[in-house]
Amino acid sequence: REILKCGRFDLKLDGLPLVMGILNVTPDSFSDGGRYQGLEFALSRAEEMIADGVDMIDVGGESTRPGSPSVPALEELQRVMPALYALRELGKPLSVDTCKPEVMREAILAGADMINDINAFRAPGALEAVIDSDCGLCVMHMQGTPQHMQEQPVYQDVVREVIEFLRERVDTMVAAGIERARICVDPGFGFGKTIEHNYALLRHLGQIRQELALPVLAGLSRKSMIGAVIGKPVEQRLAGSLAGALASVAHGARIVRVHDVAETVDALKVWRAATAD
Ligand SMILES: Nc1nc2[nH]c(S[C@@H](C(=O)O)c3ccccc3)nc2c(=O)[nH]1
Repeated sequence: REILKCGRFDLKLDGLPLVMGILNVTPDSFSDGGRYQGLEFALSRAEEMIADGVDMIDVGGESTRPGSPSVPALEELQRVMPALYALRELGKPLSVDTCKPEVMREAILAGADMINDINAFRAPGALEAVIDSDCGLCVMHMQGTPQHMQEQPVYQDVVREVIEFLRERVDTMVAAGIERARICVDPGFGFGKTIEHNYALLRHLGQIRQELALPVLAGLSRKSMIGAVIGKPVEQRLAGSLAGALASVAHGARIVRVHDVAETVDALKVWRAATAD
């Protein structure tokens, strides 16, 4: 498929792989944890990513740090909605990273072009919240919950189990009346996986795309699967993350979710020039 339907935008998937820039609007991602500075920060960061060539911006109001408690819907709304209103005039597709139906509903009304749900729209009311819109939907695999997912991830066959989970979620969504053209899938690197599980999934992204016949979104940027291999802390994972992004694309991912937009855009351009037939 060449197009991912995302609200106001039809994302073309047959060109350069798309770069989704990460924009955290959680207090722990600002220096002072303040909301106002947060909005100013969000706007300037978004404009910087756009100048750097980002294709879409993923706005997240709840830190999914392993072991982190869930944030109340109202709190998440208070973080996300001002950012959405400020960013939606920038003319770039906006994705909202949330599991909560209440946040999905408001985000869509405020013009979100995609809902990025690490919980694969399993919360009660999540499907109903997105069904009557045309926003894009990112369906991600997670084993367990952010609170406990990294305690002891176990699979018989991680690739098989992730594919079957995603297939079941997509089939359920399509059966509920959601258009396939709105859906992309994501193996959920770091969400209930060991380092080995993550690399098995990365090596088999092509199989995931093949069996589900859906675009794959990959989010490895600065994650522990990168850190474990290079032995570097999160602020020194740029080179590793670029290699991860290129590996994802080489294995068939069409969207990469990253922190370092300018560097990833450059890396993808060179990769494309080197592989275009
Ligand atoms: N679709 C999609 N959405 C995502 N949201 C995130 S949060 C992640 C991070 O490191 O950004 C993270 C994980 C754990 C703690 C903090 C932050 N990761 C993905 C992903 O891999 N795919």
